[in-house]
Amino acid sequence: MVVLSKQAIDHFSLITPTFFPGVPLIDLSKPDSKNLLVKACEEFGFFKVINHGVPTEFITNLETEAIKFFSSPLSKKEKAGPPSPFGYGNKSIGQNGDIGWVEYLLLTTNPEFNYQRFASIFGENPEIFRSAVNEYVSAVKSMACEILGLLSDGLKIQHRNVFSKLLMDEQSDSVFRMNHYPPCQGVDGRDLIGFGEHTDPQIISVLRSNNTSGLQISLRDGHWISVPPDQDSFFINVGNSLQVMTNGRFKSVRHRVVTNSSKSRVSMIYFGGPPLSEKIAPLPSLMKGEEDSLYKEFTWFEYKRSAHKSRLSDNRLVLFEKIAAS
Ligand SMILES: C=C1C[C@]23C[C@@]1(O)CC[C@H]2[C@@]12CC[C@H](O)[C@@](C)(C(=O)O1)[C@H]2[C@@H]3C(=O)O
Ligand SMILES: O=C(O)CCC(=O)C(=O)O
Ligand SMILES: [Fe+2]
Repeated sequence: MVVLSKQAIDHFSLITPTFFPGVPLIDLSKPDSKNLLVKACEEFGFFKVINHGVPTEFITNLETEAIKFFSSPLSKKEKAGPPSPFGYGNKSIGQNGDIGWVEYLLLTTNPEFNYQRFASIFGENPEIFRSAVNEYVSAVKSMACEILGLLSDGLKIQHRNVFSKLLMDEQSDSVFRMNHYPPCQGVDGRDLIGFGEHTDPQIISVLRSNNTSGLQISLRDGHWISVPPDQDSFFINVGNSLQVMTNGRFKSVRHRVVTNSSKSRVSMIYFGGPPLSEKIAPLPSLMKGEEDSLYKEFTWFEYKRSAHKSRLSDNRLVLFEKIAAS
């Protein structure tokens, strides 16, 4: 286990901004949702949705299992680690020296793989944990696909499944993560970094927490704002791949998590990604007139390989940007 030194604490602590009331809230059952979704992806790369169709029971079941898992002895949790890339991790994030005040479980959305890898650690009855993960992931994936369908409608793309088919593909390389941020006092009135600033590499991320603050996003002008927790909503992030497919019209949002002084935060995030062999490039139908492609084409495998060599806060897209001709 990594212990944070005084030096690391100084480096990873910051003043928490006040709550931002302006996070776009989109009601998926309303007819104008497709246009509001496009606007939110352009302006923030971040929004929250209600009337999402995910049964409350699936959320509660999985949150209960996650809390049980994180409350179990460290020796037991460590049997599911280290994350390589899947498994239990504690304070260390990725392979390149990033640390945060967080423990987590990183899983593929391939149910068979998880079952074999974690059968021994999910208590006497791994089936309960497994079915809670599968039910939740499958409902959240359907919601993500509905949002992607509405986005393609809003963008007036002829094939409304152009984004969602990537998540629906049997080979889709999607990931599911459960994070636990133990309560932490912070230092000198400043909060500690739970999960350092970054953008998500995939197409779309679907996040919720146990009604606990900590999530912050960076606005276009570079200001960080705190996102008020909301039990009734799911929070959605635009990922790097959706930014590329829309030729930069949608922006992937920089975000981070700071620790909460009094309450344990548990979050659950589905990262919807394409198959490894999928070529990611701006969609020709979204290029207006003489508009140039801002990005070189790459496969998701190539992007992931390069992302996994990067530090959390790196801008992973620069390597794939085209240099504008002068
Ligand atoms: C430092 C890292 C952790 C990460 C892989 C990376 O090298 C850079 C991207 C990180 C990230 C951020 C979003 C998701 O939490 C994640 C699972 C992902 O796909 O990219 C993590 C990776 C990780 O924790 O392994
Ligand atoms: O735990 C959270 O709320 C967000 C974590 C996150 O951004 C991530 O795991 O990529
Ligand atoms: Fe993230």
